[in-house]
Amino acid sequence: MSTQLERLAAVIESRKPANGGDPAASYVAKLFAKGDDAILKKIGEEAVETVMAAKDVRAGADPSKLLYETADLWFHSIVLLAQFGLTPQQVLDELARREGISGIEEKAARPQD
Ligand SMILES: N=c1c2ncn([C@@H]3O[C@H](COP(=O)(O)OP(=O)(O)OP(=O)(O)O)[C@@H](O)[C@H]3O)c2ncn1[C@@H]1O[C@H](COP(=O)(O)O)[C@@H](O)[C@H]1O
Repeated sequence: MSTQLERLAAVIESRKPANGGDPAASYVAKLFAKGDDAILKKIGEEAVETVMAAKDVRAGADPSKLLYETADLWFHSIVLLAQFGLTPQQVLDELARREGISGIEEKAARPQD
C-alpha cells in the first residue's frame, strides 16, 4: 500500500475512543464519538459534493475542485472502513484480486437469478 494511505489509516485508528482519541482536539475522534450515522452522513455529503464538483469542472471550473472533493471522499471512506474494523489495504487487495478481470465478463459469469 502507498505509505500515504498507511500513515493516514494509522492516524485515524489512533483517534478511536479505545485508543484515547479526544473529540475536543480531533475531527476524526469527534466523528468516531458520534458513531455510525454521523460517519455515513459525511460519506453521503462528500459523494454528492464529488458529483457536483465533476459537473462544475465539466462546465469550466478548475479541475483541482474535483481533486479536493475526491480527497474528502477518500478520507471519510477510510474513517468508515476503520469504524467497521477494515483497512485501505483490504480494499487495495480486493482491487488487486479483480485486476485483469473485465467487468463485462465478470458480470456475464454471475449466476443467473
Ligand atoms: N485528511 C483529512 C481531512 N480531510 C478533510 N477533513 C475534515 O473534514 C471535515 C469535513 O469537511 P467539510 O468540508 O464537509 O466541512 P464541514 O461542513 O465544516 O464539516 P462538518 O462539521 O459538517 O462535518 C473538515 O473539518 C475537514 O477539515 C480532514 N480531517 C483530517 N484529515 C486527516 O486526518 C488526520 C487526523 O485529523 P484529526 O483527527 O482532526 O487530528 C489529519 O492529520 C489529516 O491527515
